[in-house]
Amino acid sequence: MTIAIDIGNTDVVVGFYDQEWKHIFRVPSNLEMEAAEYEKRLRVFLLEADVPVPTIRQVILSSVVPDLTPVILEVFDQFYEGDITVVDGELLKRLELGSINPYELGSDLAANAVGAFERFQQSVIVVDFGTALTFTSVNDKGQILGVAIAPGVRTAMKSLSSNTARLPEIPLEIPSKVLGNNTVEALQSGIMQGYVGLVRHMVSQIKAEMGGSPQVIATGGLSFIFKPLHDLFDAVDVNLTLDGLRTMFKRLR
Ligand SMILES: Nc1ncnc2c1ncn2[C@@H]1O[C@H](COP(=O)(O)OP(=O)(O)O)[C@@H](O)[C@H]1O
Ligand SMILES: CC(C)(COP(=O)(O)O)[C@@H](O)C(=O)NCCC(=O)O
Ligand SMILES: [K+]
Repeated sequence: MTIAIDIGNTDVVVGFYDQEWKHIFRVPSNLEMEAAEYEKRLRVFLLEADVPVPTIRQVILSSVVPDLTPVILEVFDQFYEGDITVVDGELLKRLELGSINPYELGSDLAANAVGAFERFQQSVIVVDFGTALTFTSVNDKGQILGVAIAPGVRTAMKSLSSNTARLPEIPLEIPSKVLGNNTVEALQSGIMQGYVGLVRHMVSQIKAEMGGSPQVIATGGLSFIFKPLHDLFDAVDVNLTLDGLRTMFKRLR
């Protein structure tokens, strides 16, 4: 069994792979939480999912939260005696992903690029709806052409609420009309319909800059909220980052 770990700014996602993703464990990225607490939650998850502590052959980890990396590494040291492959700048350099700076690029974005290229074998744009909303563009050789980073929709909503006296946090639902008749509707209009426009505009501009006919794939925990955008995507796959990590591991061997 292969384990792929994606430490994001909102959630730590752990995938257990054996021919397919058998189990996905999702837990909040919380810097206050200690390794013992993460381990406890993981053990409860394995117990509830009725998984015996798996026979692990390899573990690959991506983190965009440096302070959480040692905590999660400590957890998996309990389950696994071998070396854990951490996707760092050196490793990204070896993958030769184009003219991006491997020491600066988020390893989750690199995994998205690798996963998407492996899947389509042609140029592709990955739209990742996480804490950040990211667009990663890959050419027909699998090299990253460029990245765009915007606030994720939940991040934008929370930030607006915490920077104002009278704007609450709202459910992330897309209203059918843009003319809101109360504060919640007004916010849902501006934020949710606004993001639909943001994504359409970015994908169209990126396509124009790239040329050719790239595939477009969406991922990230919040991708399923944006149903009205799904005509824009050739695929929606929340496991894309985990897939990319697995592919990276195979390529590095
Ligand atoms: N089962 C689920 N699958 C996918 N996303 C989920 C699921 N449950 C919750 N989410 C949402 O996904 C968001 C986190 O998205 P994610 O892409 O993991 O962000 P990040 O990579 O920045 O940590 C959270 O706001 C959470 O509400
Ligand atoms: C852009 C990100 C914040 C996305 O993180 P996420 O939304 O998955 O938590 C992360 O990939 C990151 O910190 N990147 C470093 C900057 C860069 O990629 O150029
Ligand atoms: K992510």
